[in-house]
Amino acid sequence: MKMRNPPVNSLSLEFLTELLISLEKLESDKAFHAIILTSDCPGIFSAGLDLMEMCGRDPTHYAEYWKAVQELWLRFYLSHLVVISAINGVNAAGGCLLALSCDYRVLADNPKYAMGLNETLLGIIAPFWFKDTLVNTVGHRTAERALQLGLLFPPAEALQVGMVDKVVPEDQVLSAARSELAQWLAIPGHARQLTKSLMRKPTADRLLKERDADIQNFVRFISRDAIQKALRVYLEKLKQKKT
Ligand SMILES: CCCCCCCCCCCC/C=C/CC(=O)SCCNC(=O)CCNC(=O)[C@H](O)C(C)(C)COP(=O)(O)OP(=O)(O)OC[C@H]1O[C@@H](n2cnc3c(N)ncnc32)[C@H](O)[C@@H]1OP(=O)(O)O
Repeated sequence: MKMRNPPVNSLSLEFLTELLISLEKLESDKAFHAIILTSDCPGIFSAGLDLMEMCGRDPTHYAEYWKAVQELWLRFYLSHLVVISAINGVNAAGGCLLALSCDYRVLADNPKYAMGLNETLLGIIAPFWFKDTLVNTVGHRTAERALQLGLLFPPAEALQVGMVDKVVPEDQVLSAARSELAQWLAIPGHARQLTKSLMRKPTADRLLKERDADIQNFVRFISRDAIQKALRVYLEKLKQKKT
């Protein structure tokens, strides 16, 4: 699955919906057993959630958007397919969440390709299920530091803290993902799937039990004047970077 939403693969409502539909199609076709998730945007895996979806819109839109974000995470996190990410670019916040929801992560060895949950740098916070997904991957202490400081880890550090499983030269990221896949596909599918569910269901259930409350919290939080101002300032900084 090659993500293509130029220029930065931001996860707009439309793009989230496209990803969801693609995933559902692959999951419902018995011929498919695995996905390699990668990017078609040079140097960028994903810039995360689309800030334009969270800025200057009305509460109904925020609620619709957040429901789609939840849905995509739940579907990827619990997918019965083997999902491996071949991370071939910078990967921020919501994009990092998507990669963390995969079964295995290969990252291209380029110092520009940092990844992490950098929400605090924008003046926002990573929701509890983003946090849980990171804790499940790198452990509590590393997650606590990474989340508070909004750290984006370059490849060597991402490997060292366990945020990714392998770092390879840029031109080998897809072939490394394919080689890894062979090992996962050699395991009897039902045993692997049940084990995945055993490991992940408690985390997903936390959100499933509080889904509506989580949407309401998001809408309240993102609608605050101070948060809207912080997002506008951040977007402005991104634009000014060019001048
Ligand atoms: C007590 C209260 C409890 C409450 C609980 C509720 C909690 C809810 C909290 C809310 C949580 C919300 C979670 C959000 C997670 C996210 O994913 S936020 C997004 C974070 N992403 C980023 O910080 C990345 C930002 N982008 C970049 O750093 C760079 O763009 C890049 C490194 C990815 C690429 O750089 P470069 O190649 O130089 O391109 P640019 O010129 O920067 O960008 C091109 C173009 O794209 C626009 N853009 C970039 N990122 C985004 C984005 N995420 N969304 C929308 N648009 C984006 C950028 O502005 C440029 O636009 P123009 O060409 O200038 O128009």
